[in-house]
Amino acid sequence: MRPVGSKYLLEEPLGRGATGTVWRGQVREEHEGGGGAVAVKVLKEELASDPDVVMRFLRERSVLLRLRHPHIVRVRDLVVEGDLLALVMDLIDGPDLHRYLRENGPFTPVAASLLTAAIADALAASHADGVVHRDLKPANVLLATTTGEDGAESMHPMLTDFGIARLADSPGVTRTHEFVGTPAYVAPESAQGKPQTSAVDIYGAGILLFELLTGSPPFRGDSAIEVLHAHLNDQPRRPGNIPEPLWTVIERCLRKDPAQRPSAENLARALRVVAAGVGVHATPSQAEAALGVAALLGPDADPTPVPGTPPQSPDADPTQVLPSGGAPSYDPNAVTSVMPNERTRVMPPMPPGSGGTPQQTPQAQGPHPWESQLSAARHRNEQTEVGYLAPEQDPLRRRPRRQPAPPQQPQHQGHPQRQAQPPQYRQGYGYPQQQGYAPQPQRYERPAAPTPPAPAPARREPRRSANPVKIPGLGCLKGCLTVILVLIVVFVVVWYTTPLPDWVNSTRNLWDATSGWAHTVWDKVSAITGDSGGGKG
Ligand SMILES: Nc1ncnc2c1ncn2[C@@H]1O[C@H](COP(=O)(O)OP(=O)(O)OP(=O)(O)O)[C@@H](O)[C@H]1O
Repeated sequence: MRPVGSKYLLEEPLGRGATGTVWRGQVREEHEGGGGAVAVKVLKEELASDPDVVMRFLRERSVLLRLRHPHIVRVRDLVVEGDLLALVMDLIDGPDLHRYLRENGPFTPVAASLLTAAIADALAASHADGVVHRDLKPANVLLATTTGEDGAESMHPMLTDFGIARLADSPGVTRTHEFVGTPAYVAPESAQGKPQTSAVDIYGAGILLFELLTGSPPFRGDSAIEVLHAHLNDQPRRPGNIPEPLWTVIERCLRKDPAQRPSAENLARALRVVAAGVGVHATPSQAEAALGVAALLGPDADPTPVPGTPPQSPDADPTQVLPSGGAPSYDPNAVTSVMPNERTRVMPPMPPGSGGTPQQTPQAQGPHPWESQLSAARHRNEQTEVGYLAPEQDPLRRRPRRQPAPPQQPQHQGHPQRQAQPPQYRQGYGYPQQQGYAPQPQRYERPAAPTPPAPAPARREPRRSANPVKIPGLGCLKGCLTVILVLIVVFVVVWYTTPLPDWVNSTRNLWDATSGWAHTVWDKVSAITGDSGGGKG
């Protein structure tokens, strides 16, 4: 067994995530609670060796330790020892929701509503304490299995990994190593690198609820970029098995504009009203209350800001945020014209009516990791010059560094109607369930520095053609004339600088003599042939 700090011993690894490995451990005998079981999350070396993360770790120690709620996994201790950072938590005996969903299939609407309501309770408590989770997803919900006095088993959802996203979101880590986040659950404002509030957790709860009901999250794609584009631009489609009141809740949580999402407290309340109204035992008044659930889901008037990101001014009209420096030709209807500055303009515009108007000035600490990825993807689409984006600059060509995904379980395909129901949520519900599959979350390694792609090399001026009208054979004629001119010059030079004229004169004499001789011969031949010809005739 490996010691961690002076107080704990690590027994065996329980699982590995993007930020570290979780071990089953125990408290050393000589300490209070000795022999007791704990879970120890040992953060990755990259995180532990980042001074910024260590600072946050220490600074947030008190926040994480004081976070107590029946649906939050309690952090007992934080260990900082040399290069090792570890969180000591209560050990939860049970699977995480991601695994449970994969193995058992989707939940009934009532069970999904009650489970999400418990998570919303945990979020409401943490938001009230100023802590935003920022990485809400089924893998971060553990299902504690307890056996009651009557011997009946019940499951209790416990939210874990509070503050981890915040620890890992250190500028040093996110700019030089890898971005911590899960594309399928990321809120549009996080994808765009905009300031975040507790509304990101509400968005995550909406995605989680959708996944509990259908088996897979609403926005999917072949790559992280595609998923992010879907978060930004697509509206979720209502599957047939989701009752109307529950869809109203999901739709409110998944609003693109964070200012339109409800608070965690109201979400929990609304989900309980829905659970009571859509079950088979619902009274008419409960069913009616469920149908009017929208009234409970007004926008959160006081969202909790995420430290390090400027909060959105409640008075600010989101559509009135102008580019830094002002834009005289501002058009309130043109979504792209209200992008706060050059940096956010690389993001794809949201469709009109999506409510996804950009609102705040972006973080002053440089491009957000997702933004770099999206911008790189856009550049890749636009490029016409080969070699515009070096492979080492292309985040999508890096291999994910996450541990290999566990083998996919084929049982969903074999049991499309199977539904998962934690024991205490067993309530009948008549809606057919669609088969589903929870995709593995992805994490992508980022390039060493989020430098924008190198600018395209300047285009070369095309050479001017000597034959712009393209007359056929003109090039050949030019060549011939040049050769003739050269020959004339050579001839003139040779004529005047060599004894060639004398030789020609002598040659002419020779020619005269030769031609005179030839004439004589010809005359004689003519005379002979003429005579004989006359004789025959
Ligand atoms: N307190 C705990 N008690 C028991 N098991 C735990 C506890 N915390 C985490 N685990 C288990 O350890 C495994 C790894 O957890 P971890 O939180 O690192 O994974 P992850 O959520 O996929 O990754 P990350 O949160 O870093 O994105 C999971 O399978 C989870 O079920």
